[in-house]
Amino acid sequence: MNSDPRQDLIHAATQFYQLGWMVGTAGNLSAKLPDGSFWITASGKSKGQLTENDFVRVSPDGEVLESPHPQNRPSAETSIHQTLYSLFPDANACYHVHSIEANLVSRFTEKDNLPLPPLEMLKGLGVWTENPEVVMPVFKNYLEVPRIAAEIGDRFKLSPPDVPALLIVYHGVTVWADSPEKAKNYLEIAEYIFRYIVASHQLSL
Ligand SMILES: CSCCC(=O)C(=O)COP(=O)(O)O
Ligand SMILES: [Zn+2]
Repeated sequence: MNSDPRQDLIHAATQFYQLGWMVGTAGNLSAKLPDGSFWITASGKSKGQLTENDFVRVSPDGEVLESPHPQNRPSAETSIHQTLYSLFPDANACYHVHSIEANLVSRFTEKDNLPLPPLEMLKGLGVWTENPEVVMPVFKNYLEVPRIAAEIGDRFKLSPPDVPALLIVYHGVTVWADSPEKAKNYLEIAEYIFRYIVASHQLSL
């Protein structure tokens, strides 16, 4: 992993913007440094046009350590990144986007999880069982983001998720991984699975 991962985050955001997953200011990306602090997109930045100045480096407890612009504020959803880094010490990157498909599938269940089809692609999310029966956790979307983060922490402490990804209803998907490259792969695979679920729904399969 780079000692300064901001270029990785910029490249990922550019790709996700082009895919329509980070339109306008939607979504936030972060990557951890060896000292435990992490660079995260500053709040309200256009995700298709990020530069190295559009980030904030924060400590594991959310204190701002470095800010290229005095006006930069950490992403409004920093508490979710903090929670995931604290729950999963091996995680070094955390990516959150707002695709149409993530929003659609978040409504396809009335429970607090989404059953995933037993696709070969699940191997790309670390699921290697035959005919896997796994679910993606789904959380309510509260205006107070720390409340979402607290529910994530409470639930995952009791029962770790089957896959390194979660959905927030009517909001988007978040993945975490041990490197920015893996987080990008996880997100692409999660989004592929969402497209499959939406297509199956349309075809009544
Ligand atoms: C139009 S996006 C609304 C806020 C949000 O959900 C998001 O992902 C971006 O917030 P940030 O503070 O990270 O810019
Ligand atoms: Zn969001």
